[in-house]
Amino acid sequence: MAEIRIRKTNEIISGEEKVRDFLNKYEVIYEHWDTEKLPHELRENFSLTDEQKAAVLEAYQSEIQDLAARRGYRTWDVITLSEATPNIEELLAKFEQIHTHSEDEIRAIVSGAGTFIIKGDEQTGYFDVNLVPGDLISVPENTPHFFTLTDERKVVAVRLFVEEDGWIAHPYEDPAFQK
Ligand SMILES: CSCCC(=O)/C(O)=C/O
Ligand SMILES: [Fe+2]
Ligand code: NI
Repeated sequence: MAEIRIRKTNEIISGEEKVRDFLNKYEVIYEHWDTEKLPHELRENFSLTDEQKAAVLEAYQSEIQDLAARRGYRTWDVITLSEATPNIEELLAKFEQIHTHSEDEIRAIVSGAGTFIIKGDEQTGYFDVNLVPGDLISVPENTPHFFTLTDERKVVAVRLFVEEDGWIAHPYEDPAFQK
């Protein structure tokens, strides 16, 4: 289950309802996918072939279609990040910079773990959303955020986009950001 850490205060928010209520204040949706729907050979597999990525999307086809109908997503993909990813450092360097997207996007973790760090309001500042398999959040349009891996350095995620062009990031310089 997802857990939140508010960076300024180190406050931890856990429990499905509390996490959902907190995130909803920032127009971030928090939902849950059934991890049992993923075929066994695709679980905790961090070097998926294109066919296996297609099978991940197939496993969650009804959830994806439901989100597309509710919220207008038009394209989706599967991303794997691990030591087996040839350009892992290059990708992480991009994901770990504060950026925005000019559309709302979905991230659903299917294997491994990852953290989205999202900018809340002035008072709350940045908060970490630690995600494990089955956790799904949205990243709202024009909301500063970045992504990093946990110490295990491996994740598989399904991403849903409104734009046909997929992942496009706009760098966001934030003098108020403190690590
Ligand atoms: C685990 S999803 C990969 C990172 C990404 O798509 C993103 O937008 C980071 O901010
Ligand atoms: Fe992003
Ligand atoms: Ni749940």
